[in-house]
Amino acid sequence: MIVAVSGKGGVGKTAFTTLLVKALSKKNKNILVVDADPDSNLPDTLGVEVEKTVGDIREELKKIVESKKELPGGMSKLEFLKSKIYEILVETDNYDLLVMGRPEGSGCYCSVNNWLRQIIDELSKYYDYVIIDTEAGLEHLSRRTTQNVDLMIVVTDPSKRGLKTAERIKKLANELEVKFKDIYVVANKVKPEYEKLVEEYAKELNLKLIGKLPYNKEIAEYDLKGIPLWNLPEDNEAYKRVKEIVDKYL
Ligand SMILES: Nc1ncnc2c1ncn2[C@@H]1O[C@H](COP(=O)(O)OP(=O)(O)OP(=O)(O)O)[C@@H](O)[C@H]1O
Repeated sequence: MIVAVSGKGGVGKTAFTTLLVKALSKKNKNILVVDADPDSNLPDTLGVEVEKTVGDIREELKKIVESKKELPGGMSKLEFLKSKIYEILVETDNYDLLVMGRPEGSGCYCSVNNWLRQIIDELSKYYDYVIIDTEAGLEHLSRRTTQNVDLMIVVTDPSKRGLKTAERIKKLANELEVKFKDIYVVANKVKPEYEKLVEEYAKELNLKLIGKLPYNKEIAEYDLKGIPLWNLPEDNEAYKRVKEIVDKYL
C-alpha cells in the first residue's frame, strides 16, 4: 500500500507522518518511509541520522560523468545509482528510510531522474507499506514515482482556509499523472470546542475527514526541546488518534 502525506508548511505534516509511521510499525509489516520534502525534518522527528540523500547521489554521478572519469568497477550509470540507493537506505528495526534531499537542479538531468524513479519504484515492491512525505507542491510527486498512490492524506490546520487548501490539493491531485485511489483529510491542532465546526466545514467542501488531532502540548514541547516525536508515549492523545486512523484505514 502506498500512502502519500501532503499539506502546506507548518500544519504538522511532519509530526503526523512521524506518528503514522510509529503507529504503523506496531503492525509488524515492512515499511519504507520516503522523505520527499526537502523542507521537512522527518529524520529528526523520527530520531535517526541520515548521512546521504538521493540528491547527493545524483550530484556524485553528475560529477563523475562531467569529469569523464570511469564509474567504479565498470558499472553502468543505472547500476551505480542502484547500488548507491541501497547504500544510503537507513535501516531501523521498525522501518527503512530514504531521504530524497535537494530537488533536481534547473539543468534537466532527465535520464537520471527517470532511473531514480525506476529504482525507487522497484524498491517499493519489497515493502508492505510505502509512506511518502511529499513536498507541498504535488507536481513533484509525479516526478518521484510512477506508481499510483492508494491513499493520499492531506494534513490541514483547523481553519476554513486550511480546509479550502485541502480541497484545492484534492482537485490538483485529480489532474496529475499519478492517480490516487482515495484522498482523505486530517485536521491537526484542533481545539475540542471547534471539532464540530471543522466537521461541518469539511462536509460542506465534500472532504473525507478521517481524523482530528488535538493541539497537544507534549508535541510542542518535544519539538521545542528537539526530542524526536517518535519517543512520544503510547498514551499521547494525538498519537492515540493517529493509531485510530491507522487501524481503520491502513
Ligand atoms: N498536534 C499538535 N499540537 C501542538 N503542536 C503541534 C501539533 N502538530 C504540530 N505541532 C507543531 O507545529 C509546528 C509545525 O509542525 P511540523 O513541523 O510537523 O509541520 P510541517 O507541516 O511538517 O511543517 P514544515 O513542512 O514547515 O516542516 C511544530 O512546531 C510542531 O511542534
